[in-house]
Order: sequence, then C-alpha cells, then structure tokens
Amino acid sequence: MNDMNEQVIDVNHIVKRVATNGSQKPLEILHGISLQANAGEFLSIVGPSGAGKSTLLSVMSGLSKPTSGEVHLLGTDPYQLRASKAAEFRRNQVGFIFQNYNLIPALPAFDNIVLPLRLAHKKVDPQKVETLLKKLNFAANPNNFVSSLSGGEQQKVAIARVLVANSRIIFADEPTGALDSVSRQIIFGLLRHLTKQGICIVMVTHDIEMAAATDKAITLRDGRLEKVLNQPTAKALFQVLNEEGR
Ligand SMILES: Nc1ncnc2c1ncn2[C@@H]1O[C@H](COP(=O)(O)OP(=O)(O)OP(=O)(O)O)[C@@H](O)[C@H]1O
Repeated sequence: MNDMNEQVIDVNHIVKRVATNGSQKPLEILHGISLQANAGEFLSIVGPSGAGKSTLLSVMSGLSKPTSGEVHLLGTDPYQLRASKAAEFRRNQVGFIFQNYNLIPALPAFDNIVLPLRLAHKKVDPQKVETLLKKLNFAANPNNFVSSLSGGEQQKVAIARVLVANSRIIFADEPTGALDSVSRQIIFGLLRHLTKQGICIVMVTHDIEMAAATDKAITLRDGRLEKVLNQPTAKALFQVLNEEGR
C-alpha cells in the first residue's frame, strides 16, 4: 500500500518557451507554475482553450523539458536521466493517456495494451486484459489493428494500457474526450478506483462535472496558475472559469 501522504509530484517555477517560425522572440507559454501532488490524489487541470494545460501536462510528466524550473516525479528529475533510464522510468512508474500517444497502429489492440508489460518483462495475463476491456465496454475485437479502430476505441486501448501497467502516477489529457457519457462514467470510475489504491492522477479536462469529482482542481489562465480549488464543486469551477479579463 502506498503512503497517501507521500508527495509524488513536485513542480516548481515552471517556465516554458517555444521557438516560433518567423519570429526571433520565443513564445512564453507557461510563466512560472508550481504545484505538488500526493499519492492517491486526483487532480484536474482546467481552463480556457490555449491556457497552456496540455503544455503543462507534457512538462510535468517528463515529456517536454521546461525552459526553467524543476520537475520531480517520485523524487526523480526525469530530465536529468539518460535517455534509456528516462524510458525505463516512464515505463515503470508513469502512465500516459494522451490522444494518439504512442499507440502503434500496425499492432493489434491487445498487443498495444500489453506492450509496456512485455518491455518490462512482466507477466501478461490475457484474462485480466479481457476483463478490463469488458469493463471498458470495448466493442471491437482486441485482435484488430489499432489503425482500424474508431477514435473512441483507440482511446479505450490507451486507457486499458495504463490500467494494466501499475504506474504510480498517471497523466491524462482529455482521457474521455472522444467518448460517450456512459463510457466517460465508467472510465472516471476506474480512474477513481486507482486513486484509492494510492495512484496519483493528473487529468486535463474541459468537462467541469468531471473536474468537480476530482480532489483538487487547478485552473490555468494565460499560462498562469489562477486558482487551486480543493474538493471543487461545479459551481465554484464555473465561477472561476467565467471570470474574465484578469
Ligand atoms: N510548440 C508550440 N509552438 C508554438 N505555440 C505553441 C506550441 N505549443 C503550444 N503553443 C501555444 O501555446 C498555447 C497553449 O497551448 P496548450 O495546447 O498548452 O493549451 P491548452 O490549454 O491545452 O488548450 P486546449 O484546451 O485548446 O487544448 C496555445 O496558444 C498554443 O497555440
């Protein structure tokens, strides 16, 4: 059992600038963001389109190096690791539910789901995968190539892959974006179940009702952290998101 008071994410003063075509000056997308999260916490990141949510998620999950500032996941700075160690760290400790992230189109859904287990030389239990896919209401054949699946089914493959991998932190970018409301509820329930086992989840979402069911909502605006709402309500979130011009 994980210690629920253990801090598993520590992000300090993150600044992210990107080079842009045609302009000498890099564009600053994140202007100094700090946040922390503990084992078992379910965080949501919300905010208007273009506020920097996906960029923040990439930086804090170890996929995109910040221009300045520090990221620690489970006490490790992923940007200090050599490439092979970084890949191993991601595979063993961190799960990603990003749209189209690293699904291999020319492999069957099943093989995609168990790939991280195979790479880590862990045991693959086909029964467990089948049960999980049933729970997820996965309608297609798991032997079908990912490239032949609908967007929603591909999203379920990405979710199943994370759910079988036993990651300690899960980063999810609009994990239910392409899904119907029944699937949304099922997936939220599965993610919530993981947090009860001590897994920390950070989810970017536009779905205010879903954000309201997380433990902590972080609102971003124009690359800045605007508010941290503990035990957020939909009403409080709407209020923050509808306040403009600051
Ligand atoms: N590599 C890049 N080069 C130039 N601009 C970028 C780059 N990445 C992001 N941006 C810009 O930075 C801003 C923040 O983007 P980001 O995708 O993080 O926002 P978001 O809050 O996730 O938006 P959405 O809700 O629409 O997905 C946007 O204006 C985007 O166009």
